[in-house]
This record gives sequence, C-alpha cells and structure tokens, in this order.
Amino acid sequence: MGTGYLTLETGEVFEGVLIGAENDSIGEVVFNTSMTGYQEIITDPSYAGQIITFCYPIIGNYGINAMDDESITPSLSGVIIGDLCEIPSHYQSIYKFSEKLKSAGVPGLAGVDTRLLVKTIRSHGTVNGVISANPDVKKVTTQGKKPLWVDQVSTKKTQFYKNNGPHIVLIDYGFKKSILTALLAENCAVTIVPYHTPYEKIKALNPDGVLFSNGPGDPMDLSRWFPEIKKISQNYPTLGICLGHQLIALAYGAKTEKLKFGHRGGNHPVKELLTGKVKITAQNHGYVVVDESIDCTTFDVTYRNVNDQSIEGLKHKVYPIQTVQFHPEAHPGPSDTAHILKEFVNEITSLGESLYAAK
Ligand SMILES: NC(=O)CC[C@H](N)C(=O)O
Repeated sequence: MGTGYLTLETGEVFEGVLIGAENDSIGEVVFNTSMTGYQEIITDPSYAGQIITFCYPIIGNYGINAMDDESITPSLSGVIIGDLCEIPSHYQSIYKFSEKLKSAGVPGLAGVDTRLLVKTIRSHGTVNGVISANPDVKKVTTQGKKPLWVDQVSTKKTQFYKNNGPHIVLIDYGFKKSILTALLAENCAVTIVPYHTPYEKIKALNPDGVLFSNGPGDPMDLSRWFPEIKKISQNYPTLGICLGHQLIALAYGAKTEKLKFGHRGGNHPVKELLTGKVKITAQNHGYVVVDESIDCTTFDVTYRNVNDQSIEGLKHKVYPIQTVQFHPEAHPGPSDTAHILKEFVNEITSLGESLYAAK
C-alpha cells in the first residue's frame, strides 16, 4: 500500500493510498452518493470504463458478502474512497473491500479528500482521470478508439432460466443481476441474449415480452442497432431500463445528451406525472433523453426528475412499451418503484396474444 495519485485531465492531483490491483488505470471519474451498497455499485456493469468516487466517507465497514454482486466480476476502471475500513464487521462478510478489488484487477485509492474531488467534478463536469503511483497528467489521454463498453460486458452466449410464468427475453447490454432476480421472483422464464441479437433471432425464441437492460457508455455508440431495437419493441411488450430506456427513445428518433456530472446514487426523487406522487429511486446514468426531441404524438413522458426536471420515463401511445431512466430493481437503493417490474409481468400476462393477434 504505497502512495498513489488520481490525476485529472484538468490538472488537479489527489493524493491517497493505493489499494486493490497494482496497475495504472484510466477512466471517466464519476461520483455516487449512496450511503450503502458499495458491493452492488462496484459490480454494476454500467460502470465499465469509469472510476467511481464514493461520497459516503467510510467504505468497507460491512465487508463483501457472497450474495450481492451484480455481475460475475467488476468491470469498472477504479475506485476512489475516503476512509477504507479493513476490519469489516458483518456476519455474512467473506472478503475485505480491498481484497475484492485486488481479485477483480481493479485499482483504488483510499484516504482521498473525496469531498474536494466531488466539488471539482461538479464544477468541471465529468472528467477523465488516471490512478497511478506517478502523478503525471500526460497519462490522462484516451488512447486510440473509444471502446464499445457494452461489447465487453454483454454475454457472449444465450442463457436460459426455466420457470412456469411468461417468457422474457432480456437483452443484455450489461444487465444487473437483480433485474434477472426480480423477473425470476415473478415466475418468469428468462432468456438472456447478447446485445446485438437481431429481431429474427428473438422471434425464434418466441418471447412474451422483452426487457432492454441497463449498460455502460454512450447510447449513441449503439446506433447501428436502432432499427432492430425499434422492430423488436414493436412486436413484444417492452420494458427499457436506463440504457435500455435511452436506446428505445433513440430508436424512435429522439436524442440523448450528456449530463454535466450525471445522476448516481440512491436518493433521486422522480415524479410520476399521472399521480403526482414522488418516488425515491436508485440511479446511475450520465446521459438523458433530450426533452424537445421526444415526439409527443408517439410517447408520453411518465416520470420526471424532481431536481432537474429531466425525463425519467416514457410510455408509447400505441404499443405496450414502457421505459425508465432510473432503476426499479434498485439494489442498492429504495424499492419505491419495484412495482414497475411486477406491472410489466402482469401486463404481459393479461395482454396474452390479443394485441399482436392481427399480425
Ligand atoms: N445504468 C445505465 O444503464 C447507464 C446508461 C448510460 N451508460 C448512461 O450513463 O447514461
């Protein structure tokens, strides 16, 4: 555990103690305001290519358990924390936080003034940075072509989960395990398919509904698949979560833009426009659908963020397509919107074949 640095492309250098894997790592430096749930956050594939700063000052105090990973292995680029607790206290803890990072090949920096770092990100907007034993700003260059992060985290093979309820195809852009868990809890049979699976292959699986998952990166990087995404959503009851929401909006001609520093945390209030109720949601996104780009004759806006009024949900006026920018599966975070996954499954069950019978 030697001295290490986070060097931002804007020139600021933050000193700390290196933890986890011993390699240098470059990434987009973002922050998450959740007070708990660090295990779920570091294993959420939507963070691929990013260095997460935890705003909560103590990380590692309840260790790492055998149940709460959101993916097989973390795919984020690094972690920045304030106080690292190396003596976890929880009956289910099997590893220390730093051991988890090391085994996953992810470097981290502890003992950092995370409050100052978050203020810096908030003033510049999201910036690239490098974690290294050497504070050299020249290292902060995005080398070569931007990787297609979704390609790195999406499944390579189709996976089947049998069950006696409706059959959902989960299009995997880097899905969180708790989305699968929520579907299985509703008795759904689930088939997980790679992100580039075309309509014809999905049709051959004969699903009752399709779920477009969360995932990393800029949704526009997936533009070549928009026509297939549109076709799939026009043929099956559809739910889009986070990246899935953005992709569906884009596939129907809307636009997305990058937020200054994103929404990442477990306390983001969204208003359900139909009822006026405010729900507290888990969020992790850097992009949003641009308001003026929505075709109001095609989509209704269903949810808006209470803090910045950004679009948090859409519903198609004709097809049974619903999308949400936040995470109804939460994990970590409040379960105020868990009903969205349940309602999706109920809607599929009640729609049956009727809606598409004419085809
Ligand atoms: N959690 C997600 O699906 C994130 C979506 C997208 N990568 C964004 O940052 O906006």
